[in-house]
Amino acid sequence: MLNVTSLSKAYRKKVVLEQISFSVQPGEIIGLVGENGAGKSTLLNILATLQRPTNGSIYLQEKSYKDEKQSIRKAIGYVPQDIAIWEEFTVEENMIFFEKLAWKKRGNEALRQLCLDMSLDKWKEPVKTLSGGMKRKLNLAISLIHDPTLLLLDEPTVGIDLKSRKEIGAYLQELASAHEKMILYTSHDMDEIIDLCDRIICIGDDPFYEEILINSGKAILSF
Ligand SMILES: Nc1ncnc2c1ncn2[C@@H]1O[C@H](COP(=O)(O)OP(=O)(O)OP(=O)(O)O)[C@@H](O)[C@H]1O
Repeated sequence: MLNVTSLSKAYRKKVVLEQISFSVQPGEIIGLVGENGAGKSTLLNILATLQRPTNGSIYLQEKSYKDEKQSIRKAIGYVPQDIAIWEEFTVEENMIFFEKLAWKKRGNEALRQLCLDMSLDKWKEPVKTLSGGMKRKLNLAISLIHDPTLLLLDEPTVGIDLKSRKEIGAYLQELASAHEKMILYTSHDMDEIIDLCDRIICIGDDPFYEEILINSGKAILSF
């Protein structure tokens, strides 16, 4: 379980997140929505241990972010908005490179299967020859190598075609429900969020989002 309590973040005097509290159960996919600059990436960066909150506490499976950062990092998979892969390497070489850095070891077949699960079949192709959407699929596959418990996905499907998006969504739902993963997911595509997520967190108290989501039948938390 992930527990976030009274989390706040300010950049100098600019308050971005204020008194955010929520929890995520194993098996849940949580959507994070809000206008540009609302603080979604900031929240994911904090949950990924890349930034510190100004106030508040976070626990992952009863481990405190403050005291057990190294061990918590092993349980986190993070896909940032910016693609972070080696352009000169092939897909295979990227997967092998990141597997060597990972906490958990996987054989070549398992690495290849992860790419296929993301609808990416360009195993021997150099990354620089792939489309933007294909690079995002590779980024997603890399984030799953170490079998993380908490998956933080910051607009992971931007530029990915609709068919692949549906396939990836189905894969993430299976990952959450069958393997008890916790997934936090940001997207500006409300249909995707409503389709994929069990609950939705709106950041930035803009009523626009609540109005769109009100008929979705999903539980909504607003901050
Ligand atoms: N390192 C930083 N230093 C100062 N201000 C920052 C920093 N990072 C983010 N901000 C500010 O914090 C606010 C929240 O940014 P953030 O990237 O978290 O928003 P977001 O909801 O992810 O936006 P988007 O939908 O555009 O991705 C913005 O006003 C941004 O300018």
